[in-house]
Amino acid sequence: MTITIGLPSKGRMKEDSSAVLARAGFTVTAVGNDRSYRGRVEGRDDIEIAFLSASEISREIANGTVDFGVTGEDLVREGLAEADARVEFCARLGFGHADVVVAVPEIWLDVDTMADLGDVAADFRARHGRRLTIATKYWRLTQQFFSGNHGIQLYRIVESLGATEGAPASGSADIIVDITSTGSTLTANHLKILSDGVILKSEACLVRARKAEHAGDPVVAEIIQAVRGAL
Ligand SMILES: Nc1ncnc2c1ncn2[C@@H]1O[C@H](COP(=O)(O)OP(=O)(O)OP(=O)(O)O)[C@@H](O)[C@H]1O
Ligand SMILES: O=P(O)(O)OC[C@H]1O[C@H](OP(=O)(O)OP(=O)(O)O)[C@H](O)[C@@H]1O
Repeated sequence: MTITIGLPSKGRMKEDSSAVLARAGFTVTAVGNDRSYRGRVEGRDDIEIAFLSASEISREIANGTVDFGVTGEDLVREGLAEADARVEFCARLGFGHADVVVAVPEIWLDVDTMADLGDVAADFRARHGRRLTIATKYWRLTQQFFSGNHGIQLYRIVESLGATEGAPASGSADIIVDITSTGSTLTANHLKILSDGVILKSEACLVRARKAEHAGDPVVAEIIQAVRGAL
């Protein structure tokens, strides 16, 4: 069986992903020209590379089109319900670090925890005539964290596809859920992370689609072992 690995074709994870595979002994080259979306591993006819964006990789792992992928844990958990049942996080790769966080305006002086935010949400309609709004592109993670982990039900998610941190200042939402790495975008937008508001500490991972035919496949085991050994 040929094993397909999805690797980022662009963006911040591209170079590090190929480098980690090279350290594991798999030298990746594009088939055809540099802009090709297929690649191969030198000396291996049993492994194929599919170059995709980081978010496409999490989708393709979910539907089983690729066997493995290198992508952010946040994208996998956001894209997939019951992620741990459907994929295996084989290795954390040590790059692409980003935290998915709940952040509120700095001037909300009395709001430091999710419990404080729950109180605000409960009073919001009485005070403002509408629900608390959250700007995010992380719908699933937000709902799990607010409703599942913290029992907060009174909010409305406002989809944000970019410049999420600007939403409170522009009035399009009250608070945000987004990723942060250095924290400078949050600071520049006068937002603070709640003390227990880190939803997920994400980084790039080697992720495997759980497929029955992987059991006992020596190439599957070899890839996992080699990548772990390269870290
Ligand atoms: N400062 C950061 N900003 C955005 N993403 C980051 C940051 N640091 C690490 N990441 C991680 O990088 C991944 C997204 O990578 P990238 O933005 O390159 O994807 P992409 O190629 O733009 O995907 P798409 O175009 O399909 O959205 C996510 O897993 C995210 O957690
Ligand atoms: O904590 P920081 O280091 O400030 O990083 C966080 C910011 O970086 C990302 O945006 P980016 O402009 O990189 O682009 P993207 O959202 O299009 O990937 C992300 O969406 C945050 O806005």
